[in-house]
Amino acid sequence: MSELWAQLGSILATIMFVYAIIERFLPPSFRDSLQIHTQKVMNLLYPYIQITFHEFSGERLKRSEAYTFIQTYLSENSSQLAKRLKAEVIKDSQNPLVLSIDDDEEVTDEFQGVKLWWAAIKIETSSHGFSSFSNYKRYYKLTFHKKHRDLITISYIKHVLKEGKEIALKNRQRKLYTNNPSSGWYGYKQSKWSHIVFEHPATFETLAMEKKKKEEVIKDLLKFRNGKDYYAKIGKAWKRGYLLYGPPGTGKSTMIAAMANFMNYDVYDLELTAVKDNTELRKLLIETSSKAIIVVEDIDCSLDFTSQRKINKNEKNEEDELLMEQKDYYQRKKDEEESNSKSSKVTLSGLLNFIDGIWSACGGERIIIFTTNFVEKLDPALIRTGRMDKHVELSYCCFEAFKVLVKNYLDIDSHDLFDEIGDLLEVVNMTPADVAENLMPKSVNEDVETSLKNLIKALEKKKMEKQQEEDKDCVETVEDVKENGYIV
Ligand SMILES: Nc1ncnc2c1ncn2[C@@H]1O[C@H](COP(=O)(O)OP(=O)(O)OP(=O)(O)O)[C@@H](O)[C@H]1O
Ligand SMILES: [Mg+2]
Repeated sequence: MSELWAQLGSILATIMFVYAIIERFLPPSFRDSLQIHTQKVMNLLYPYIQITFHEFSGERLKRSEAYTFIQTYLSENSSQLAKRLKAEVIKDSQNPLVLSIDDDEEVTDEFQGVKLWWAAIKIETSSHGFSSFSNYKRYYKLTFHKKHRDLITISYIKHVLKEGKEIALKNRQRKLYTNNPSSGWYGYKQSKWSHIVFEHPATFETLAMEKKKKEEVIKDLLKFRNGKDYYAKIGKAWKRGYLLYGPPGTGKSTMIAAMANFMNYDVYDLELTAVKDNTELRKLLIETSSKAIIVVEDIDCSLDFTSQRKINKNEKNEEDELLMEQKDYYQRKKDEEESNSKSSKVTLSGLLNFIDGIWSACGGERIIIFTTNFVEKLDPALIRTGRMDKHVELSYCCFEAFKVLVKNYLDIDSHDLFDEIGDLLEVVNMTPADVAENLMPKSVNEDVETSLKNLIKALEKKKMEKQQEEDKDCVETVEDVKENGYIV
């Protein structure tokens, strides 16, 4: 053994000696060609290629997306094989504790039968003289045999980035955004949207509506989600508009939550009354991410906002006239300016541009939903196909919807009282919200039958009220005929 070490020592000494001679006495041109040849020999002896992916890249030292996606991919696929793992608590993630391979650890991966090696590398770079902290650079190093060069560079890396992105999207915590008034858009902590974690539990299973209608919406959403190439082929921006309409309490907002959960999208709840003008509206749109649902609730109220404001102003005018006269000119001017700055000047055309103008194509994979209680009040331009592609009516509770609610609230599929309830629902208009409220047990001791009887009682009461209303109308008609000889 000692002989072997002695031999190794003398070989190393010889190499260093020859290297020193070359450095000192050989001309630079000869040295360069020697280096090239040495590299060639090295390449023959070491048939592997290495690719590095640095954590920070770009001009503004932005964390590289590729690095993040590789980290996610390796955490999911190869972290079981690693002996040393790094634990990180990540904000805005469904699984906040994320395990990834530790620095200077190596794991293997396989792709189409080809073996590759990933190493997480951390190197110390220069430290600041005035600080005791060191700077570190991190990167992932991918090593593979050179005969698989095309497979790895063309297919494997694409596969890793795509899968990493998908896993990151799946694990992320979805958010519910709302727009800030423009006074908060600038300066420190500037942001156009505020957000909280989106945690609405509604799903299509718990949504009470006719089965056929529900399936239609689900199919439509699925087609949209998988339609990236199709939209590109037909030259249309990858977005879809939904109009949900129906009386209050029929599940419009619930359906939006179910859609967001189904699609795994963020929700941007756009409060139009807080948007000053069309330019602001466009700025807000640009700041939304893809994979998002943009919602404008009660669109009829939002669009009428400006005229509504004017009506209120006119009503108030007479009362305030006396007071106003007492105010001096400058004070009045100031008040006027203030009220103007508060009012929204978003116009119908601005909103239409928001939905399908050229700016609306930025980002992609977005759903825009309008809700209203009065579909007939909306401007036809707003809801024409292409803008609002799919109109969904959410209506009063039918028997099918009742069966979903009763399963949600009482966990039963059938009961002797179902027939009676079905008959009543055919003649009485009750919203799913009211049906749900009646089904909800009012105390811990209340059993299924009591809850169902409560609902029957409420339905019968409504039926009676409806009957009385009809009778009253009938009496009025008879009186009109008696009085005028015709129906008014
Ligand atoms: N179709 C439904 N399926 C399941 N639950 C429903 C449904 N409709 C209403 N609900 C229940 O009633 C409540 C109110 O419903 P929701 O807020 O979705 O009504 P809406 O149609 O948006 O009403 P509005 O027009 O007043 O905004 C919900 O929290 C939900 O519990
Ligand atoms: Mg609602």
